[in-house]
Amino acid sequence: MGSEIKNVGVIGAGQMGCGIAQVSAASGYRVQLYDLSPERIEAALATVNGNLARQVASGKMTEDERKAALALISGSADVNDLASADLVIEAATEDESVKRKIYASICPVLKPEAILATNTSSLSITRLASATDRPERFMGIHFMNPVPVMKLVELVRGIATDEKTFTSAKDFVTKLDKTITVAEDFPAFIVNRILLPMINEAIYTLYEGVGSVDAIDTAMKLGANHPMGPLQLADFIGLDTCLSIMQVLHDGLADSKYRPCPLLVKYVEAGWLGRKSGRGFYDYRGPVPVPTR
Ligand SMILES: CC(=O)CC(=O)SCCNC(=O)CCNC(=O)[C@H](O)C(C)(C)COP(=O)(O)OP(=O)(O)OC[C@H]1O[C@@H](n2cnc3c(N)ncnc32)[C@H](O)[C@@H]1OP(=O)(O)O
Ligand SMILES: NC(=O)C1=CN([C@@H]2O[C@H](COP(=O)(O)OP(=O)(O)OC[C@H]3O[C@@H](n4cnc5c(N)ncnc54)[C@H](OP(=O)(O)O)[C@@H]3O)[C@@H](O)[C@H]2O)C=CC1
Repeated sequence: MGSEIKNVGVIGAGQMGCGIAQVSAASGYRVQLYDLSPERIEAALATVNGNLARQVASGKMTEDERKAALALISGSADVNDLASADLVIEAATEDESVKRKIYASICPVLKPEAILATNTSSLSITRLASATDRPERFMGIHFMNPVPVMKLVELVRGIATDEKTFTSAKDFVTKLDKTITVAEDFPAFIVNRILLPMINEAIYTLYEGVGSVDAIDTAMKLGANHPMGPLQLADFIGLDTCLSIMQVLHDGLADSKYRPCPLLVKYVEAGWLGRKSGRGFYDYRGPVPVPTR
């Protein structure tokens, strides 16, 4: 038997935090969305509102359900507002030092029995757990992007995660109407171990001049039936996140086949992070995305 979850805290009001807050509230959980910046929280709540309105328009939700879901989400830039959470899902930037600082600031505030989960794409759950006061109640709950649409959630135990925590996380994810897959605590787990080297290879294909952005994305959309081309998908995930995942694979598995493409490094150094910064392999600042190479 897992512990009962009613109140969910979400840390980081970026694209993933927004989606996790949305699907949790739509399934009846009370959600506290925490971020450092009140502006970021305001923008996130507007995004959730827009997404729910789209679901009403497409007949997937009634207007009353939309209102009920919205009423369950509050935003806060005060860490003390996480005190009533039964489950906290950290979805902040993919950077171990950022996540460690967050755990140091929230652990003293959380209920002793609260479960702390991370949405990390790649980092060691066991190592992150060791930066908390509750390794037995810590694990990976890895949602896919866009959260409201993607059916899969990877569950990852650290070495110390106890069964009650795992069962509670499994029950919670099942109530969100998502499908679970269990991955062991290896760099980037299952989905990203396979997906990110493919995206990195697409960037090498561009870097070496095998094809243009348009040629590569068209090839994989029409030639392999992928819903998005790999460069479009990289921009969608965020190039900073893609680079962090490749670095974790490269460092963690010590194999040169995971070397991040220098062009990916360059784009991140330029601040061209994809859709979220307005420019990546495509430029999103005009009416339609325009390839940047
Ligand atoms: C990095 C990691 O750690 C792990 C990861 O997440 S890796 C990334 C995994 N994700 C993918 O691979 C996504 C690949 N892309 C796709 O599956 C599709 O392109 C897509 C689902 C994103 C969009 O599909 P599409 O058919 O082109 O778009 P569209 O018809 O506009 O949208 C389909 C539905 O998704 C919804 N949707 C699309 N983008 C959305 C978003 N960003 N947020 C919320 N909902 C979204 C739309 O509202 C629409 O819903 P309705 O049917 O209710 O109208
Ligand atoms: N993008 C994707 O496709 C997926 C990402 N993930 C993982 O989810 C997590 C979030 O990714 P994503 O949503 O894309 O990233 P975003 O960059 O969209 O959002 C990250 C959010 O975290 C905030 N943040 C940074 N530091 C702190 C802090 N100390 N306290 C509170 N909030 C903070 C950022 O604020 P600010 O911008 O002000 O720094 C930003 O709002 C990462 O671990 C990522 O690997 C998992 C699955 C898919």
